[in-house]
Amino acid sequence: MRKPIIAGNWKMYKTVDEAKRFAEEVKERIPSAEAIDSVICVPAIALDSLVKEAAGTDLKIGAQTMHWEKEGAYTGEISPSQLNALGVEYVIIGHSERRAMFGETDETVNKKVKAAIRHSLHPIVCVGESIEVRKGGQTTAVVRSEIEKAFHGLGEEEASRIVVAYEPIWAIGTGESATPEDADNVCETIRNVLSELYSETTANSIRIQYGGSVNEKNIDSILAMPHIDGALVGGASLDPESFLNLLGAVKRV
Ligand SMILES: O=C(CO)COP(=O)(O)O
Repeated sequence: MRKPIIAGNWKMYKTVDEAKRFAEEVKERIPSAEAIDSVICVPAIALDSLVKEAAGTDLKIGAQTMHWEKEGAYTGEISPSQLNALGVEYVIIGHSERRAMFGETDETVNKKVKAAIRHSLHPIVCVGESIEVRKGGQTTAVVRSEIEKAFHGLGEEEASRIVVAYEPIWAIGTGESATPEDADNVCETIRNVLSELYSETTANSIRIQYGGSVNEKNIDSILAMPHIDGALVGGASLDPESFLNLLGAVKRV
């Protein structure tokens, strides 16, 4: 079956020293990587220190975005080979904050997903609808289109290495999580689209996370849903005890 994956997305929080303190505090208490993938996606400035801090433990480190080119004149950007050189294993691609504020499009998401796969990074690809889209009954159409475009040109084996994060935009940072049933319905739709694009076997091998106001209180009911294989967590991943409790949910459900 699919191994659960819980990833923290720290966004633009924590200095390098604060990030190191967090890793020191949690690293020996991370559940075995045989049972769950435990990831924190940290600000770029902290990647190097945290990869070193987490070396030899079950804590994995991810970036929050990257460029698709290996190198070049792209001021301010970070490349997949630079992430490789640091020992970073995961990278979030297409987060709604980057789509809304930093010009990320379905096309750049697809280029980045392909680059991540080429460089043996695990992409966590974010999709999800706005409140207007949801109210207009267009959630399925929008999520389907985002998935089709993100996976465009990828083969079965490549596709199976991608983690999808379903993050309804209206649930991010609002304290208003989707109900487990609503979240599961959209995750099932995503799996059906993947099944159409590839095969049922491949669709069943791809892990789908839910993200949007996940916390210690609601994670058990979210993880209990059949099409949800983990969570992408913002605010509740910043505190060491809270993060460890979120990882612990995998054993409880
Ligand atoms: O955007 C998110 C994770 O990528 C979700 O953020 P919150 O958990 O703070 O709602």
